[in-house]
Amino acid sequence: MTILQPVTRSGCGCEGHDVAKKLITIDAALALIADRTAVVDGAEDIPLDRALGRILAGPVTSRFMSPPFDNAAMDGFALASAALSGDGPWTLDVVTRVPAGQTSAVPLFGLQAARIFTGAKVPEGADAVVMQEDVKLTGSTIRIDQRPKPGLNIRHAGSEMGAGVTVLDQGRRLDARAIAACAAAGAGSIPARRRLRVALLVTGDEIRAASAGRADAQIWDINTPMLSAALTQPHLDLVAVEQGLDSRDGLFLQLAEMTACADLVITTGGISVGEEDHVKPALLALGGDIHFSGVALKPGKPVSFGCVRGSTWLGLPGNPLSAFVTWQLFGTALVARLTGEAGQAARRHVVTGANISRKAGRCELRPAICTGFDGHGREVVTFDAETHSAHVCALPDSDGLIFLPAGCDFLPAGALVEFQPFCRT
Ligand SMILES: Nc1nc2c(c(=O)[nH]1)N[C@H]1C(S)=C(S)[C@@H](COP(=O)(O)OP(=O)(O)OC[C@H]3O[C@@H](n4cnc5c(N)ncnc54)[C@H](O)[C@@H]3O)O[C@H]1N2
Ligand code: MOO
Repeated sequence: MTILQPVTRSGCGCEGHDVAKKLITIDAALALIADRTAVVDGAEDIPLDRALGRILAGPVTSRFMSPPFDNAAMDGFALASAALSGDGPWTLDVVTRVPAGQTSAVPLFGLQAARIFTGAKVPEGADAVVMQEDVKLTGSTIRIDQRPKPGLNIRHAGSEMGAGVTVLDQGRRLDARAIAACAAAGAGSIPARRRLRVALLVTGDEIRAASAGRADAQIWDINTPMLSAALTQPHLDLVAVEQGLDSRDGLFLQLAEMTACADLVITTGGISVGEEDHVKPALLALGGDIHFSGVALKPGKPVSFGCVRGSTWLGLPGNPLSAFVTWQLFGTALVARLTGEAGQAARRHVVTGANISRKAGRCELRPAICTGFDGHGREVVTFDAETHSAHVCALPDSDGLIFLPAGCDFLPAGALVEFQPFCRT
């Protein structure tokens, strides 16, 4: 077996590179997000049939044993194995019939058997179920040739879980698998964190919805549909989606309204260094604090994070791929932090399927497709020859982002790089 090359350290490599003064590293930005935020208060009990996608505010424990009683794993005949003396074959009287959901009216004694069906409660006195294919039925008697072992084809009470056992820990996002475990534990409802209220403000005088007309020098708005889709999740309450005007006073009013109704305000655009970039001045005028502005990555360098009037603020760049990449990297981590979701997507290592030549400088996050495995069992990815911060058409086929280290201008095919899979939404 070939062992993967050892990875001595994680991260984008910016730490060792001469990054521009104001820019911080990806991992430093993630650490600031973790440090400056806390889980929002509030929990509610949700019926299990409405719990999909919600985050557990407390553990789910089993109310009873599962299964709650000994039951048949096969259609066949229940009997007491100890009653079969000597060598077979043995003939037994079938004295009762037990379908699933019913309790046998009579216990079994001696050479008595019960017709039983999968899932039915094993009658008192029986300790084995012989499947019907191994039985010769004649009238109301059966003949069996092989001695069944005690416990044969019986699913014992509590064999999956005892009563009071923790089946899911707090912080778990409920998917179909987790909901299956809740149902097995007898949980009719679960404690869920309250939905995080999110407001989205997409800036840019030049953007127009694809449903509307577009004048010369205007472009289709990609960020609103893209991020609205990303934010349409059961544990989030998208309270406002607005287009912002490129004016400080207009943004001031919009941001003021949004901070009044949202735990998290996400903006796109208007955070770079130009005269038309009014988001940060508006935020500061509202008394906000900016914890970081500018991360040494490409695309997405101007991404910013702070707080304003009790709300958390995430400023994504206007370029759509930059907005998507920074949403994946920082937005999902921030939302997980605020909603108390545990177990975020971990980065793993993959190998590059082609040479990469690029300009060294910032750590680059490039959309990549997992294509399979090489001869050593390592996952291989392919990608476009370059990343363009305005181009999103490679996203639908991509599985995640590869991290190309900051100082590196050439990577040969087969190089080991970090990879972060995209979140489901
Ligand atoms: N002098 C400098 N200029 C720029 C720098 C810099 O460091 N110095 N950084 C560049 C980088 S990198 C980025 S990224 C952008 C980010 O700027 P903003 O976040 O302020 O975004 P905008 O200027 O508002 O827009 C950038 C770009 O994206 C288009 N856009 C905006 N919103 C949307 C949308 N909803 N749908 C589709 N496209 C959108 C917009 O038209 C611009 O082309 O700044 C660089 N400049
Ligand atoms: O950092 Mo920008 O997102 O490269 O275009």
